Amino acid sequence: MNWDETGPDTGDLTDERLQDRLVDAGADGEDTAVEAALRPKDLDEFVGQEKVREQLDLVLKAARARGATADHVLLSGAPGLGKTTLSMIIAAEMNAPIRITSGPAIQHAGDLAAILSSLQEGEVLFLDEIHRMSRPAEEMLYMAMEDFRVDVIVGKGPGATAIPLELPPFTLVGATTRAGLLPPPLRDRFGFTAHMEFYAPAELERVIHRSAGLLDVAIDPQGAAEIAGRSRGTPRIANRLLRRVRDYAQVKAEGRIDRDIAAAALRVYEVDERGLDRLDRAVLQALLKLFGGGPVGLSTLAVAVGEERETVEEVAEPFLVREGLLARTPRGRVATPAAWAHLGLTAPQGGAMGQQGLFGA
Ligand SMILES: Nc1ncnc2c1ncn2[C@@H]1O[C@H](COP(=O)(O)OP(=O)(O)OP(=O)(O)O)[C@@H](O)[C@H]1O
Ligand SMILES: [Mg+2]
Repeated sequence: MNWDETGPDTGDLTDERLQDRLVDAGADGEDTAVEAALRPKDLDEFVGQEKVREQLDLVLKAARARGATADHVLLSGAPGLGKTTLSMIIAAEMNAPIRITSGPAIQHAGDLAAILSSLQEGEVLFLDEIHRMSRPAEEMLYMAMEDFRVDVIVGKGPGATAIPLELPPFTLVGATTRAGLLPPPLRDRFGFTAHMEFYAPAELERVIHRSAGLLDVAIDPQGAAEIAGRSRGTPRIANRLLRRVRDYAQVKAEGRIDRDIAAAALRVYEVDERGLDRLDRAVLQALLKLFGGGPVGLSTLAVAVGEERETVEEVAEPFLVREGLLARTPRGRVATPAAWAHLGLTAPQGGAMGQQGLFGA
């Protein structure tokens, strides 16, 4: 018997199921297909991120005025906030072609050398997931970014020689969801770093109105607000929820979206007013109802909801923590007063299991 095949392998199962989560910020197949159509094409169309837009506008305008290639730009931020979109906008604003690749696609320094040496002057090289590049490629990139030069190594061992190769000036746009993982020498070589923040509900409403226009869907302001509030600060999720609500409206309401239709549709998909889905609510419910709000250990909590530890920790908790519904403390997971309120439950009086001690009166 092959133990490898009989071991607990629910991880994969879980992953597959979770990829279908409506409120996951990562791109699924359908997103990839429609995102191209929904992407803003220039800075004016790009909603929100006022500071980033203002700063980037200056960087690009100044480069254009000098007739120079723009400085290298690092875009950091959570999935679905617009990094890929912004890289395309940078190229469009500079009237430059764009080449798109990603850290994991560059295994060897030679792969990078091949890309770099084929760039045209002024071209934008978009390197997605730049934190996942191999070390040798990363080191080659340092020199390319700084001196527009690479050393191509020919041969092996003691006889190997480095042949310097001049590169045309180009703009590297790096994107990462984990800026903290970038080695400082790489981070320092970017002339401009943009941190993308989660979007305010009003900004997401604008994203939704814009997308609805492109998708030719009729939606009123209350309908857009209803969807925006459930979109977890993320345009990709807003666009995805809009498409699901549109389906519902087509079947039930002649295609028109208002507040009631949006709310009814998202009830069907089990996305609540705050953007929590079934898994998120299961975690909170277990924490509140079974453990009186905690503290409770992660493993115990995971067993209680019938999920893997990792699923609870990596899939459900980050958003719950961000929303101030759950706290990770040294003694275990603890529900905040907001969690009780959100599920319509009353927190036990008298500091049950440390509530008062942890959050004050
Ligand atoms: N500021 C914005 N205004 C309007 N639409 C936006 C904005 N930012 C993102 N979007 C939309 O959200 C979707 C996802 O954006 P994008 O692909 O750029 O995210 P990303 O940050 O690259 O995500 P990932 O980390 O998964 O690569 C796109 O369809 C895009 O149209
Ligand atoms: Mg992207």
